[in-house]
Amino acid sequence: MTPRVLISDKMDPRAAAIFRERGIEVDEITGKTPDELAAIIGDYHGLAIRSSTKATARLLDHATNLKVIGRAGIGVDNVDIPAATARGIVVMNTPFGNSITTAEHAIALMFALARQLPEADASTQAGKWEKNRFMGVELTAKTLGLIGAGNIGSIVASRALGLKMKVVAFDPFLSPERALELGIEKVELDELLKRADFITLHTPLTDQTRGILSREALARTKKGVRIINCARGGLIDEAALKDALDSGQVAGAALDVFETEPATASPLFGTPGFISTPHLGASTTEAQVNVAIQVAEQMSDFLLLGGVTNAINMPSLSAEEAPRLKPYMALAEKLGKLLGQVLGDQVRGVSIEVEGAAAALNQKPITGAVLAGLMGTYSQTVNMVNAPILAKERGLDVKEVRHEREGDYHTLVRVTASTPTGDRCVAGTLFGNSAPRLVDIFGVAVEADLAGHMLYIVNNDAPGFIGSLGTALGEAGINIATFNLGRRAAGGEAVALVAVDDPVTPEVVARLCALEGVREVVPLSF
Ligand SMILES: NC(=O)c1ccc[n+]([C@@H]2O[C@H](COP(=O)([O-])OP(=O)(O)OC[C@H]3O[C@@H](n4cnc5c(N)ncnc54)[C@H](O)[C@@H]3O)[C@@H](O)[C@H]2O)c1
Ligand SMILES: O=C(O)CC[C@@H](O)C(=O)O
Repeated sequence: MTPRVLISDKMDPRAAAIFRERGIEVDEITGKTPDELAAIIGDYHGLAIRSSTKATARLLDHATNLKVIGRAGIGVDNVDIPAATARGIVVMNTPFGNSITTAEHAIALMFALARQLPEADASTQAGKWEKNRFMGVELTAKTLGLIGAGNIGSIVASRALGLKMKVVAFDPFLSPERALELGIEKVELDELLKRADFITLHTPLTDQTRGILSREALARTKKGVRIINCARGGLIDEAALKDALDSGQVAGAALDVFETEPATASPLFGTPGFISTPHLGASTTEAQVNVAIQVAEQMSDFLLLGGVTNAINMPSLSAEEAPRLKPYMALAEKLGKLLGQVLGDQVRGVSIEVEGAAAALNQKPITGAVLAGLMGTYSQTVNMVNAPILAKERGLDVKEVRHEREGDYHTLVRVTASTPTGDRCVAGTLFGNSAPRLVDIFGVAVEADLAGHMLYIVNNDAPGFIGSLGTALGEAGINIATFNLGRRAAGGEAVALVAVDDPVTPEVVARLCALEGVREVVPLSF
């Protein structure tokens, strides 16, 4: 059967041309409401999008034939990845096609802020010739504070260094070696806020980065700072930014992205010193050609040949190895995700050991899956394919060890993370050669399925704890699906892995942390 692809956002015509050349039927239907899209999505095997289409769980419920979603761009926050994965839909992005363009937009906005270009243009074209009103600042010798020094952030850094700026960066996952290579200084957030004349944001929107420029953070900035956001809305508290512009704490701010998009109204509009663009970071001919060609080639390869490139939720694999390796990769990714969520930026290196039956397999995809799971907790551009390169770039020390002998389990994958406070190890096996199970978490034996929403809880082993935990979750309206317990020794440190039906909010986590004997609570999602 001929595959059919729907292009539902405005995309360079080369994408449609490639699909047609490769024998795929393609429709370009843009500007549809979610209901209109839901009514037609069932006819398609592929969906090619930019940022306007929201691939929600509701839309995907109607996508009965959909096999692949291709994002012509980087951020996949408009795609419900767990929902796509649950429905067996591969989600691909084009991680590098628009990075230079977006970095250039950030630099353009920095110049626009420094010289008040939009206001000066409007005033001049209104016939005012207000030469004395617009006094700018030079960029040379100023300090640029980068929040996020990944793909785009590092390009911004190189351009800023060319402008003779000093660049400091806050990025917990930036290695000292990479910082040295980029010619920038790695600092803590507070230090950056104190020193930067300009701040530019280049992180994904995650639980850790949401509101990273909060009211409190803005209050700690150098007076007269200028701020640029070409990453994601939600990184800055927009109401606090408005107040900081009004008070003069912030001299200028340029936003390409907003908490709610399209941003057709905002208290920031009209504020002196405020500049905005309508999510144009990736909008150049070059970038749009790059991402359109790349997404169409990747989707065609997948639909016609089964080739997988730049998938967010699936490893790259040859047809022969796939069936045997897939359950191991699912296990490995879960172990990596578990370590990433519990240890965050503490992980300096990982050792991946395969034992028993697992030792007979190609270890690379297993390693890729561990790294993708680990780094996927803080980067949207990481996938099975690029994870080993990114790990190297970030100075993450990766070791692979193979033990042919069998231990307690006929097959085992063990991942040990090295952190400044010591090694932390998790291990898992496959039940029935297909179902991943966690069997060891930080030295405590458990037997748990890592799936959906979970809580990792460390507490003092004492009577009554399970009851108070169950009551606290019940009061928060959270249903417990499964409960796994383990402990080092009676009366010592105990670990609970609790699967719950709904995500656990930070407020509920705070309530659990306050329970007697609780040492740590980390919400997990798989
Ligand atoms: N405006 C646009 O049109 C446009 C275009 C392209 C990309 N983007 C967005 O730009 C952002 C960056 O893209 P990228 O390709 O550079 O991604 P990337 O994954 O290469 O880099 C993100 C960086 O953020 C860092 N980071 C993660 N958590 C952090 C934290 N808590 N504090 C500080 N740093 C943290 C990561 O270590 C990484 O270095 C993404 O959100 C992407 O969606 C926007
Ligand atoms: O497609 C766009 O215009 C925006 C893309 C950008 O937000 C991205 O994350 O790649």
